[in-house]
Amino acid sequence: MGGFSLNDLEKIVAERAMASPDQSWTAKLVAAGQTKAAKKLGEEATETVIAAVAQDRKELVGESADLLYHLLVVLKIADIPLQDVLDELQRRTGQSGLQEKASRQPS
Ligand SMILES: N=c1c2ncn([C@@H]3O[C@H](COP(=O)(O)OP(=O)(O)OP(=O)(O)O)[C@@H](O)[C@H]3O)c2ncn1[C@@H]1O[C@H](COP(=O)(O)O)[C@@H](O)[C@H]1O
Repeated sequence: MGGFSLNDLEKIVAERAMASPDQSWTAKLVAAGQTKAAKKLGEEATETVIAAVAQDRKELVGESADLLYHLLVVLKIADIPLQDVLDELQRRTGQSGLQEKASRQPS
């Protein structure tokens, strides 16, 4: 089961976005628009949190997959390539999260 990446899933999402909403959940979400897609993303995030707190490994894997898929749909609707997110993560690799937090203005 190796070799499958988020880049591969991003391509599938882009292809399925053009399918008929009757035949594709991706196309259905894209047709419904960002408010609906983002709401779905929020639901999946909540379900992922619940699985993590419950220490349910199987649920956490499943909900994490739902979460990442729905994030890719939201990025697609926003016309943001996954690469932009990966570039931002790469940019952050030089600095620890704690350093970054300390460098921010106190709120
Ligand atoms: N990875 C996913 C994926 N993960 C979750 N889902 C769908 O997301 C939907 C919402 O998930 P929920 O767990 O909330 O299900 P639900 O409770 O029935 O949702 P509601 O109807 O109540 O809103 C379900 O229909 C899931 O099938 C996904 N749908 C598609 N993909 C990928 O996208 C590809 C194309 O799918 P289609 O666009 O449907 O052709 C698939 O082959 C997969 O690779």
